[in-house]
Amino acid sequence: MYLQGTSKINQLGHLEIGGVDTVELAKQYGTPLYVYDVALIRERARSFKNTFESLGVPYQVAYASKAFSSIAMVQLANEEGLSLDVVSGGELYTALKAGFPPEKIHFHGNNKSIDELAMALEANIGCIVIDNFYEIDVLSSLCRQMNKKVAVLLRVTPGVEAHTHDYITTGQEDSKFGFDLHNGQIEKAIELVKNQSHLQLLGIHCHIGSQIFGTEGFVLAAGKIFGKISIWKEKFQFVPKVVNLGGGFGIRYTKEDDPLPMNVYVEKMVEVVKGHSEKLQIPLPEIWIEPGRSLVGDAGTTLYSIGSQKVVPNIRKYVAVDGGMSDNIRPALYQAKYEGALANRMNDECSETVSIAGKCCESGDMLIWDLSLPTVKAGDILAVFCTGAYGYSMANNYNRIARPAVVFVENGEARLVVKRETYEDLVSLDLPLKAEVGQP
Ligand SMILES: Cc1ncc(COP(=O)(O)O)c(C=O)c1O
Ligand SMILES: N[C@@H](CCCC[NH3+])C(=O)O
Repeated sequence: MYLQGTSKINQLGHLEIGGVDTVELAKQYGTPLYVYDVALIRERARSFKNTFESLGVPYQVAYASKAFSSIAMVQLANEEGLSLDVVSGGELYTALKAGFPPEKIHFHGNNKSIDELAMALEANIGCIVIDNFYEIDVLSSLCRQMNKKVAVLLRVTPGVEAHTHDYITTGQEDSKFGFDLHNGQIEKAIELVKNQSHLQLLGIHCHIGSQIFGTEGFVLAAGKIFGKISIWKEKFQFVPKVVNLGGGFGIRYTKEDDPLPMNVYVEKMVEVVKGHSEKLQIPLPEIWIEPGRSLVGDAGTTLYSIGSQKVVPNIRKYVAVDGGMSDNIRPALYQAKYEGALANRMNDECSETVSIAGKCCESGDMLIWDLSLPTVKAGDILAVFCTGAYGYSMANNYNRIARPAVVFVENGEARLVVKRETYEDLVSLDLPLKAEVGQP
């Protein structure tokens, strides 16, 4: 077992995170419970920023809030001096509600609605990452109606296949995202945007995928973008002031994963962007990145209570927990792998191999196959590591299971930052079939 950040085993043999005993957290807040190691999030944020600072280049590190969006999380990103990437009215609303500086918000998405774009313009956010021709139309007419100007990036699909799960690659040509870089689409988009006085074309964005371990994909993508700049300069007098190379930096979920330290990605990107800019004799653009998973992924741990068990003789033992695909859909969706341990018996010898099942009505609701644990009994607390990204944010109410609470821990203190959903919350939007007497 590999403990990250401030996680350690305390004198009671319990898992401790941020100086707080997780067994006590489970007692106090109930399970399932998402626990975030705040110091580790800060460390990750600083590591990205310090690398850019030490290289002395203009940059922005935007936290991709789709990985985990909540008011406290957005405030933490702000405390650490990050910018923010949002992809929906809901994420934008959360950011504004959290008091995040609008000028540091970047709005993404392949089908932003008119209302969402109007909300972004109303809030005077920093920039909109335009994804397609329809959006150019909608945004420019909204800007005219609202008498607003806005900075924009154009998202391109550079035709780079990142080596990751098919559903989480985004940079390949056959993708729903962005303007194709090679078939003339991006040139048409540049021309259209340049002709709109309400849109200020800042630069180019690309994002090649997620959970990527090497730097090659980023180098290739940057190369393809810079390969077009002399044409754009000559045809449209357009030289990007910003090149956003997206997020996607891989993290360690299990011992099979061997991620690069985050500074390596940044150093490579800076080297490549500098090299291309010098060759083209253009001013060095600002380099923007937008990590999600690599900021919050390994800082999150989910605590579950163990309940029932089922032995299938000569095949396996299923051990069920009080959550599952409702709080972590990644194993079911991407065959994602996780590690886990008994938080209340961290020093006990592993004596059996079990498979961790969720409680949803789906055979595919399995969190971990073949996990070595001490002999498990009902009431034990299972900690599943590295659930900080795309766990809570992809949680759902399948089977009308209430979403867990979220707790931040730091320096020996725990703070509830998202309340557990109640049954009442679950029915709060429902309306009866028939109006009750006296009601409309
Ligand atoms: C446009 C964009 N930016 C940033 C991210 C964040 O990716 P990750 O969480 O892998 O860093 C994503 C998700 O893949 C994305 O689609
Ligand atoms: N949600 C995905 C990654 C896609 C992120 C957004 N483009 C995951 O859990 O790995």
